[in-house]
Amino acid sequence: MTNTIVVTDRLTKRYGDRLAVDDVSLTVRRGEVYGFLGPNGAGKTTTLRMLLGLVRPTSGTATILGHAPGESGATARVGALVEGPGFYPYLSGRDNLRVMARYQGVSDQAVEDALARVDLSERGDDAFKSYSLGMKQRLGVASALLGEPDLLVLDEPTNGLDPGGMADMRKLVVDLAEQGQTVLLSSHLLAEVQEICDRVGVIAHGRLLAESTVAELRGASTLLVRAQPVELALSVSMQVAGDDAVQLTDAGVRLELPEDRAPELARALVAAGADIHEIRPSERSLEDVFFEMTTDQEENR
Ligand SMILES: Nc1ncnc2c1ncn2[C@@H]1O[C@H](COP(=O)(O)OP(=O)(O)OP(=O)(O)O)[C@@H](O)[C@H]1O
Repeated sequence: MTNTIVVTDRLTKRYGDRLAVDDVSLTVRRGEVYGFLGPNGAGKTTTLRMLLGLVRPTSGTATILGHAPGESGATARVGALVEGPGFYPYLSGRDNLRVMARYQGVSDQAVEDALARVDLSERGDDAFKSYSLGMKQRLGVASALLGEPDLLVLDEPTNGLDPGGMADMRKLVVDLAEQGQTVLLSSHLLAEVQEICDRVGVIAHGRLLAESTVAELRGASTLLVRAQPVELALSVSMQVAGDDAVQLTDAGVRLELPEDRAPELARALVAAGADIHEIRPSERSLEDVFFEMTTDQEENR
């Protein structure tokens, strides 16, 4: 059994003069939740549509479980929620799924399984139009789960949901992953991706800027020092960590220094006569990383 579900190689889509997706090479591995992260218009949906065989690449290739997108070997094993599926408003959630199940040639039992997995069994007989947005979105996930796909592709699954609905959707994705489901989801929300994804691909202006685990992306942990006078704290920090590893921020002096060197730093500050208010480990948020990456890219354009 292969451990790689999706591989793209320099995947590119051009619309006229506009490069919507530019040379994207990414890999989604079996069993992971892969977050495809980028601002609006970055090229996420276009990439996902190419993976599903809905849009033809201008150049480059994508392979899903060894098949080209759109080939039956690929489509039968991928379930997708890209642009909400059209549900009949007056049919119940269950009947909507049954219609889809017939079309796909899967059993009514698969409908029950899918409803159970998204926690809609009890409301399955209610009309679709009576559902909350979160329930509608969960029904969309259920429709993507029909036929037990190897890969579940979700385009901005929390878009438009209220905080409760978002939390439910995140929990659903985590639960599905725990049951062994591979999930590729796109999002423009860093916090969301940070919480539920094993690995992320960061995309902006059509280009994949990075692909790694969330932890790798955030980089080495840093120490944050608040001490007075600030100039003294800054110069002592530079002596201890090296000039390049120190940065003055609004929050205080930030050092790229392993946590276990905090006592050494504290001693040096005290010996120099600084008053220490706080020394604490501080991880860069994905937000900071993302901001740096996208501004670097802007500068290089
Ligand atoms: N059919 C199309 N014709 C022309 N341009 C398109 C088409 N589809 C997408 N684009 C352009 O390609 C770029 C990438 O769009 P895409 O929808 O893939 O981004 P996205 O990251 O999914 O953003 P969003 O979250 O807003 O959907 C945008 O500039 C968009 O205007």
